[in-house]
Amino acid sequence: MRTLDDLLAEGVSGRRVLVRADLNVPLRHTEESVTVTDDGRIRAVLPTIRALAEAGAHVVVCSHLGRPKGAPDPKYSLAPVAARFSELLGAPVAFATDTVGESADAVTASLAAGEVALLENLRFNAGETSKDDAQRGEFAVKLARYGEAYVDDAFGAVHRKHASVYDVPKLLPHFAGGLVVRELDTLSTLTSDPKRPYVVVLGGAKVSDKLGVINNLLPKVDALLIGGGMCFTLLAAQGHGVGDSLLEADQIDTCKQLLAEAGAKIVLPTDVVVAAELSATAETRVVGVDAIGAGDKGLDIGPETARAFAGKLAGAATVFWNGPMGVFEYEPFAAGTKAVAEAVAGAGFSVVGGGDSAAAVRALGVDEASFSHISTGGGASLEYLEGKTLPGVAALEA
Ligand SMILES: Nc1ncnc2c1ncn2[C@@H]1O[C@H](COP(=O)(O)OP(=O)(O)O)[C@@H](O)[C@H]1O
Ligand SMILES: O=C(OP(=O)(O)O)[C@H](O)COP(=O)(O)O
Repeated sequence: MRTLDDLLAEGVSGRRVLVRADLNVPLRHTEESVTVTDDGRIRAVLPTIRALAEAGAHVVVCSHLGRPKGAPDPKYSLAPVAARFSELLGAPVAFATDTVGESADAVTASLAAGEVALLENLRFNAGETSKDDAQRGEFAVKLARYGEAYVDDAFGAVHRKHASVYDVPKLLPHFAGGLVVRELDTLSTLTSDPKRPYVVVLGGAKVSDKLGVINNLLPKVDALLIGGGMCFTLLAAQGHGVGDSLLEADQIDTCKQLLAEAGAKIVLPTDVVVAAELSATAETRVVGVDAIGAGDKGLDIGPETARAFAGKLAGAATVFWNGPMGVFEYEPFAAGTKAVAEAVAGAGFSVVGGGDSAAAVRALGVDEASFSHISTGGGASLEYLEGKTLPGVAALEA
C-alpha cells in the first residue's frame, strides 16, 4: 500500500489532491445555530491536510455526514463542519455547496497552491452509497475530476463499499493517509496474538450493522459484554419484554441461535435504566431486565450491570470497546458509559473505537491518555477485528 509519505516524496507542489476524510462528527442543532459537539475526527485528519497544504498541493477534501438518503438535506450539511475545520486548521476552508456540481467546480478551480476546500456531503448523491456498480462508478468519475492523486484518510469509512472509498482509488494514483496507516498498525496488534483474557464490549445504536459482528468475534474473544441499544434484541431473544426500547424484531431468531451457541461468553445486562421519553429531564427508573414495562425505553445499563461489566474488565489483559452503553448525550443516561469507559481505560491494552464512543470518552471527562488507542472508526475497527477484507483498504492495496 502506498502512503502519504510516498506521495509527498513524489512531490505535490501545484498538484490537485483529493482527500477522503471521515468528518462525520456529532452536531448540536438549535434554532439559532449548528455546532460541532466533538471535533476529534476533524483533529485526527489535520496532520494529513497540513502536510499536503504545506507541500503546496491544492487540497480538495470530501466526506460524508450522517445518513441522508442520497439527496441534499440541510440537516446533514457539512457547512458547520467546514467552519470548525477552518478554525482548527488556522486557515480558510473554501466550502462548496454541492459535491460534484457547479459550486464544487468553481471552488476547486479557484484554489491556489496550499489552499484547502471542502465539498458538500458525499451522501447527498445517490451514487455514493449505491449497490449498483455502474451508478457508483459514474459518481466516482465526477468526484475524481477534482484530484490528480487521491489520499484516503477516512478510517471510519474504510469498511464501506462506497464510491469515494472504493471506486475513486481505481481512477487515480492512490495513497493511504497517516491516520489510516496508524489505525491499521494498532489494530493489527489485536488480531495477531492478543494477550488474554481478551474482552470486547459492544453497545451503541447501529444494531443491525453490529449484530452480524457478534458471530464472527465470538471464537476470537474470551467474553463479549453487550449493552447500549444493541442489547435489547438479545434480551428479547431471551424472552424478556423490552417495551419501547431499540429492537430489530427480524433479528430475534438469529439472536436466539447466537445465544445458544455462545454459552456464557456473551454477557448481557441484568438491569437497565428506563424512562418513558428521551430527554435531559426525564424521570428514570432502574429495573431488572425481567421487569421492563410496555411503555419503557431502555436508555442505559443499570448500576448492577455496570459493576458486573467493570468486574469482567478488571481481569482483562486486552479490551476493545465500541458503542456507548446508553444515551450518554443526556446526563440521566450517561452513568453506564462512564463506568465502562473507566473500566476499559484500566485494562492492560485498551482500544476504544467509534465516533460516538470516542466522543463519549471526552464528554464524560475520562482521561484519553489512559487508553492505549482511541480509534476514529467503530464499525471499521470491528470489521477489521472480524478478519473481514475492508473494501477501502483493498482498494488502496490494489
Ligand atoms: N439504549 C439505547 N437506546 C438508543 N440509543 C442508544 C442506546 N445506547 C446508546 N445509544 C446511542 O448510540 C449512539 C452511538 O452508536 P454507534 O454509532 O453505534 O457508536 P459509535 O459511533 O461509537 O460506533 C449514541 O449516540 C447513543 O446515544
Ligand atoms: O460514524 C461512523 O462509523 P462508527 O459509528 O461505526 O464509528 C463512520 O463515519 C461511518 O458511518 P456509517 O456507519 O454511516 O457508514
